[in-house]
Amino acid sequence: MGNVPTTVKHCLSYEQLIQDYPWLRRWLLEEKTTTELEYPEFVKVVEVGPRDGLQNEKEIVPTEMKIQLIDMLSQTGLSVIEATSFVSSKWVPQMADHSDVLRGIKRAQHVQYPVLTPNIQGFQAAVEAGATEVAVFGSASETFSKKNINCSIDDSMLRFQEVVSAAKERHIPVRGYVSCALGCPHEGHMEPAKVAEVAKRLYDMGCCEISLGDTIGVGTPGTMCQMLQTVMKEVPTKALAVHCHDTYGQALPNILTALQMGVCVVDSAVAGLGGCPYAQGSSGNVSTEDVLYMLHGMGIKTGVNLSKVTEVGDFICSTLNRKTNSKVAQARGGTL
Ligand SMILES: CC(C)(COP(=O)([O-])OP(=O)([O-])OC[C@H]1O[C@@H](n2cnc3c(N)ncnc32)[C@H](O)[C@@H]1OP(=O)([O-])[O-])[C@@H](O)C(=O)NCCC(=O)NCCSC(=O)C[C@@](C)(O)CC(=O)[O-]
Repeated sequence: MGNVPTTVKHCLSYEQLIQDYPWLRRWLLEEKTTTELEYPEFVKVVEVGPRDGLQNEKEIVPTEMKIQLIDMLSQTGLSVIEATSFVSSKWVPQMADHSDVLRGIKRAQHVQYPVLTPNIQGFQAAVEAGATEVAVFGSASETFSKKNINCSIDDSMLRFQEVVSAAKERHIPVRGYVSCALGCPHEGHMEPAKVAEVAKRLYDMGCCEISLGDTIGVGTPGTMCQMLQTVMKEVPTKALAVHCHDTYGQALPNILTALQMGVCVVDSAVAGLGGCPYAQGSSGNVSTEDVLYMLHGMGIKTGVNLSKVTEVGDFICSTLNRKTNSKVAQARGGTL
């Protein structure tokens, strides 16, 4: 009951108070929305730097560097590191060494290393290389689906169903991505209902986690809230993750909005690397360093060591000869 004087609290019951003083009811409700917001105690951070971060790099990053990046990330406390993708090397040449990367890394016991598998061919190759967790990636936008994976949304669902069924037989968990959840580079505005429909199809077919991607980073807390409200009617909140790109500088506020709505899985990339090769204008993922700084500052646990992640960011930025996109790393004097 906030600032209501103690004497008043003692004299009147809550029900009596709000009955006698309608203005107080309004005030109490408003106060709750501004000062008693609930956040998760623990947030799982899904590191997508080695895959989403590197896939758009023009110069081929040597396989050993990718392995070193993942091995360093494995020592930071992260529990999920998306390692690579089993896609066509004609489409994404940077990921052509997927099998070597997956075979080359030193797996830490507590870490999962999911890989992207767009179809059964990719799934089989991934399993052969030792994958124990995979992800399929669909889109809320018909045009983006065709440009990204060369098929319609309906056809993509058939392909994903094949992957999910094969994965189920091997007890391999499958994550499902929904790209363009807050906007499409080709179709513009995305109806939340369409995002919810694709998310539900992935969840119903057996994907254990649905990651909602703001592929081109155009969302705001307003559109994030609307989209999540609609998706949450179809998919349980505990199965949702948010995947924000920072093109318009909205990634952190968008993540904060998702946390307020109960989402407790957040995707990010060390040093804010990244961008989708089939989403022109998309900038990097939100940086893991900035997400950790915000979460830890709010008292939310992640199990991840921010200083160690910043060191990994320094490593990959000097390897790629580039400036970090992480504000936190910049403030701490990381690679410039
Ligand atoms: C999906 C395909 C493969 C379809 O590609 P396609 O050309 O339609 O496939 P196809 O079945 O007609 O086969 C054509 C050729 O591809 C080969 N092929 C077929 N499948 C595979 C495979 N799995 N791995 C390797 N090779 C494959 C197949 O063997 C054949 O080889 P050829 O006979 O010509 O030598 C293609 O469109 C592709 O690779 N797309 C990749 C798209 C991609 O990686 N995009 C980036 C990731 S998504 C993303 O970044 C968004 C996300 C997830 O981060 C969330 C967000 O931010 O929104």
